[in-house]
This record gives sequence, structure tokens and C-alpha cells, in this order.
Amino acid sequence: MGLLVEGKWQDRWYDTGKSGGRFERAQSQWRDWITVDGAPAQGRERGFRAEPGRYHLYVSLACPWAHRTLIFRTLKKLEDAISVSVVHYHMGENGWTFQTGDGATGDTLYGLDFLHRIYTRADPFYSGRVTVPVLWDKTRQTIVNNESSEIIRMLNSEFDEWGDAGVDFYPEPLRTEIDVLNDEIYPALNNGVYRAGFATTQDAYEEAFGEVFAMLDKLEERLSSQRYLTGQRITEADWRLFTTLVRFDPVYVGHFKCNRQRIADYRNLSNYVRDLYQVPGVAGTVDMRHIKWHYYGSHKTINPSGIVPLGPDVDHTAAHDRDRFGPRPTSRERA
Ligand SMILES: N[C@@H](CCC(=O)N[C@@H](CS)C(=O)NCC(=O)O)C(=O)O
Repeated sequence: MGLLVEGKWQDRWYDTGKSGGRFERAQSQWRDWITVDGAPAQGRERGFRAEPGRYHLYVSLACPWAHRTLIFRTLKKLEDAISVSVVHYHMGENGWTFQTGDGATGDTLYGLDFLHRIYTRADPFYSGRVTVPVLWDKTRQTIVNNESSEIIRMLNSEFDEWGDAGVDFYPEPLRTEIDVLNDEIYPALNNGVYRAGFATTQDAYEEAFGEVFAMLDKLEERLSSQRYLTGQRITEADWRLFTTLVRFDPVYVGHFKCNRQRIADYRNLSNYVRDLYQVPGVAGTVDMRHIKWHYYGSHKTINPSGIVPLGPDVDHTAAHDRDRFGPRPTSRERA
């Protein structure tokens, strides 16, 4: 675990010293957009035109933010248009690596050893964290964007010429509602579990823990009267929630000490996760080995032995009860 300082790698854990023991996630620094016409997004200088075969995703199968991008790539049928490299699940003193095996592909573009070399290839003097996902432009050999919430928006709408234009997870009439949901769920839950797990004071941990479960209670209630977060169709807000929920019982309950209760103890949330998991294509994006071995094996400050617990055995393929709100509409019916 570390970061780049003016292009030089330094092995350093998160610094919670100046924030009262609170974990504060750094802002992603690469924020350009791929667009259909190649025009720069508002306020940006560099423009990137959507083209098949030009862009590449660097992901970890363990990471909930990278997982979002894989789900969008799969459900938008962009596998042929956008290529992928999967880093090794272990993140040690060199950060994410391109060690191969066990589902890790290595760097399929340049054969590099560490992900930080991708960042310095884009900017030899980059300072900041080296995170996944990374959306890479093979033509200009640079990073377009390393913020998952933006990458999924591009995949949703800018590659429709080569993907499934009938699938839209950010439909115009629901945008405000989706944005409001994201703004609430991200700090309290998606990032809340990390704030609980990486806290270095009791107060910081308890604050995050309270927010995590207050949000889960709220979502449980919301999902007691409708199939998905905005009602009858699956949106971006659901996929963003899914990647956190699917990691909750196997990792966040134990490793991040979010143990008031499990997702399995919430009737609606547990059925909802199974419902989303069973959407064709999604199961193939969930890799429990990478998920468990990454967190338990990489975070030595919170699990020094690196031992990975064997349980729990969560069966996401089991039947769910969400059809009680009516059938899940297919993308064709919605379009
Ligand atoms: N806001 C970013 C966060 C990405 C992120 O923090 N990824 C984690 C893995 S789950 C990472 O690569 N961490 C490495 C580090 O912080 O050094 C996004 O959503 O894309």
C-alpha cells in the first residue's frame, strides 16, 4: 500500500493522524470524458472520442468501485469494444501488481509489473494514490479517468454504437432521484464501511458504524415496498449499492467490524442482492476469492496475520422473493 510522490513510489499506509482517526478518501485526479463526438466535457481541455478497441480498463475484482465498471461493461455488452486487465488481488508494498495467475491477467497491454507504472506512463511526475479502476486510452497512451462513478456514466451512454443501446441505467426521468440516492448512500454506506474499517480511533469507528447501519435500515425499509431503489427498474443506484452489499457479509462484517447485523439478517436487502446477482452476466463479475483474499490479506494494519476466514458461505443463487413486486422488466421492454 502506498502512493506516488512526483512520480516516485512510496510505501505508506493511509494517514489518519490529522483527521482524528478518520479515514478520508482522496479525490480521484483524472477526470476527462469520452464522448460520442470527441468534444471535451465542460470545463475540460482534452477530448476523447468513443471508438471500439481504443480504451482499456484496469480493474481489481476485489474492489467495489472497479466492480461497478465491470458490471456496466458486461451489461452494456461492451466486452468486445473495451478490453480489460485484472490486477492481482494482493495489494502489498508495491500497491496493485500485475502478478499473474488465479484470475489475475497481468498487464495485457504493456507487460508492466506494477499498476503505478501505468500512472507514471501517463504522467511521469504524478503525485497521488494509485487506484483502480483506471480507464486508459491506448491511442494517446494516457489515463482518461480513474473515478468509477464517472466511468460508469460513460459506459452507460457513450458507446451505444457498439454496445446495447437498449440498456440505460441512468434514464433521464430518474436522474435527480438517482443522484440524490447516490449522494446519501456513498458517504454513509459505500465509503462508510471503509470509514469504519480504517478508523484509528474508537470515536471515528463508532461514528461510521452508526451511519452504516442507519443507512442499511433505511434501505431495508425502502425495499419493503418496491423492487429496486427507484421502483420497478434497475438503475445505476442499484449497481452502486450491489457491489457494497455483496461484500458485506464475507468481508465488512468481520474485517471492517460492521457487525451489528449481517445482510442475511435483513429480509429485503438479502433478497434484493440475490435478485441483482441473478441478472444474467452479473454472477461472472463477482469473484469471492479475490474479494476475500484482497481485504484480509492486504490490510496488515487491521489483520496482521493475513489469515482469511473460511466463512460465511453465502449462496447468491438461492431463490429470492422479489417477484412479489412484479417481474423484472427486460431491457427491451423498458427501452
Ligand atoms: N473514488 C474512486 C476510488 C477508487 C479506490 O479507492 N480504489 C481502491 C481499491 S477498492 C484502491 O485502488 N486503493 C488503493 C489505494 O488507496 O492506495 C473510484 O470510485 O473510482
